Amino acid sequence: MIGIESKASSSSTSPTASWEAGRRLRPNPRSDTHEATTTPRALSGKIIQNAFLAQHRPQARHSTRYPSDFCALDTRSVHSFQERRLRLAGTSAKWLNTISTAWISSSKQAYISCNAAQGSSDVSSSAKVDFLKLQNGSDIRGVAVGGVEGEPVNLTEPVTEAIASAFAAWLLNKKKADGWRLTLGITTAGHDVLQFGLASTPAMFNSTLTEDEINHLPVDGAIMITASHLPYNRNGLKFFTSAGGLNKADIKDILEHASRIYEDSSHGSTQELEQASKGEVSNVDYMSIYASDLVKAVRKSAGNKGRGPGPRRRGGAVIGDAPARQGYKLDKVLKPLGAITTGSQFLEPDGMFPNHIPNPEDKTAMKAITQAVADNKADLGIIFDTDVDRSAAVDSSGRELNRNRLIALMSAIVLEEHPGTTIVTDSVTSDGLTTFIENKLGGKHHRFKRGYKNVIDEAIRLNTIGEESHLAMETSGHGALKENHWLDDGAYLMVKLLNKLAAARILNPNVGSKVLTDLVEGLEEASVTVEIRLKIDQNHADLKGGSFRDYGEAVLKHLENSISKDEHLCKAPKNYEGVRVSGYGGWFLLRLSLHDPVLPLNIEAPSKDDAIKLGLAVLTAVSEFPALDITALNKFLQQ
Ligand SMILES: O=P(O)(O)OC[C@H]1O[C@H](O)[C@H](O)[C@@H](O)[C@@H]1O
Repeated sequence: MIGIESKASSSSTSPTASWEAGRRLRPNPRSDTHEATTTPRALSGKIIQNAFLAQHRPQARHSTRYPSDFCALDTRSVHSFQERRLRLAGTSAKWLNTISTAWISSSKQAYISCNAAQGSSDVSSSAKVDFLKLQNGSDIRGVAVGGVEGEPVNLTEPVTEAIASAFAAWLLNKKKADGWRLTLGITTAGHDVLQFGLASTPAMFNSTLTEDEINHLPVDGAIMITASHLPYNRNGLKFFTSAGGLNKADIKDILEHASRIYEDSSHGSTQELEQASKGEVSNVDYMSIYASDLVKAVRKSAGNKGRGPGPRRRGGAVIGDAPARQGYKLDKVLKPLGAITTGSQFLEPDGMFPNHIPNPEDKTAMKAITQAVADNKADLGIIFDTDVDRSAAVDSSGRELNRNRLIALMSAIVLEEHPGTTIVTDSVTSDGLTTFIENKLGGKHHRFKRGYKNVIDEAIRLNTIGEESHLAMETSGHGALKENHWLDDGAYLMVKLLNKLAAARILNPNVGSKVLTDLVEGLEEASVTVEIRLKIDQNHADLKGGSFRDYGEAVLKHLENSISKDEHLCKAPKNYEGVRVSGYGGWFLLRLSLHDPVLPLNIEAPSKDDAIKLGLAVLTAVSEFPALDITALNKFLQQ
């Protein structure tokens, strides 16, 4: 059996989506049912899904009008806030129309897709908003639901409308500048906005590549509405064109433009919004297209023979217990592949995350899927974050395949296909991983910065300067392959694993997930692995009015100086962010968080004693900075 867990839960993801690593989508007759009965079953086994079942509803649903309205834009909330669905969905409709308006005023020169829902609502606002504060690297993130102390709502409906308009304007400008081909929409006066409903982040990107005339695909731009694994009160937006995700500079442009639009509309210049009702919005079941393509991709990899790679080790074809709701059509992908999915769990999306944090880095989340694999005697468990760009797996023996281990596994697969290639990773990867990639697999490990966009961009850059790279991965479970357009797609990684299993089963029908585990044989792992996050109090007098970034840099500089005087410690010769130091058989890295006023400290060591020695070296240096909250570090050292 092949057991898989998907961890679709909170926001905008679906287990279906998670399987949709299908790239280069083609026009699709949608003959899934037919395929299910007549085409080979590439995977025979058990697939365990793990989403976030709404076992119980938290008592205190926050009912601030704005937040709940906006929340409808996030598919995780569509399900978790059932009682407000109508009102919520209205936000999306208005918002979508805002985008449409931009197209209309520009002679419908582009199509856009998004994963919002639709309904009716009438919320407006003219409150002052600092749009640039909504930037989160190459995404937009904000607070969409009130009720959390110290976290006022800043991602309101009017703010989102302004951002949507700004994206539309940005896209049209880009089309002009790049001389993009005009879309079908110009000649057919077709729909302006395609609405996909529950969808995954990678699927939204794929909609810019899918060739499907009937469904007006590809779109010119796509917007994913999700806050990924962030707490329930957050929401966010990710933007795509066929060139990939927008970068930081693009997002800044859009937010600046959105700020102006917002200001104008607050002062009565609401022409755009008045025209909005003229925009057309249509629904497309894009996830079915995507699912079907993924099935084909796995089958192709399994040899496309007249039957699957081998008989199941047990049982017959069993459908998982995923509810048949949009985006959660587990059987659309897994059933045709012959997987047994009984035992999948938490398939009902719930933005309150009643079961565990939807993040494959989270210990409780990994424990949940591991338990499900054991309880169901599954061969493999697969788990995703809410928008399916992060993933991890668990083998039949309960061995977690996440973080460094997952990178090692993916590296093994990719290096088989591309011997000697460079694997780009984030900065918190282990020394053991470097040894594994370079000595065991014969590849090159390029440890770069934290942030999925950073590693992807770096891998692309390496290729342009003649250094071949095929994989960019973060310990967070984000990962992108060159063969998949460098799309940040946790689902695609899992498909690569499934393909590996499927291929192995052609040779030996009885083979299980040990095939995967064997691939990471020899990866050295530290006994102690810890991440401690040290907060900077931005209001502390010691910042002297400066930014937390400057303060953090000063802390790092001081640490660097103090390390150089310690004979037990040695600064990493090559390092791209923060201060990375080896010593006592392990290492530590102190760096500035990508987005927060935080200095994350990662320590890996062969023993607790060694980890404490490394931690003490950091403590000595950082305790001279009173705005830094070192409570968590002290707690670790005193354990
Ligand atoms: O720098 P940190 O606060 O640890 O956050 C780092 C993380 O930030 C975001 O979530 C990015 O999407 C991730 O790619 C990155 O790993």
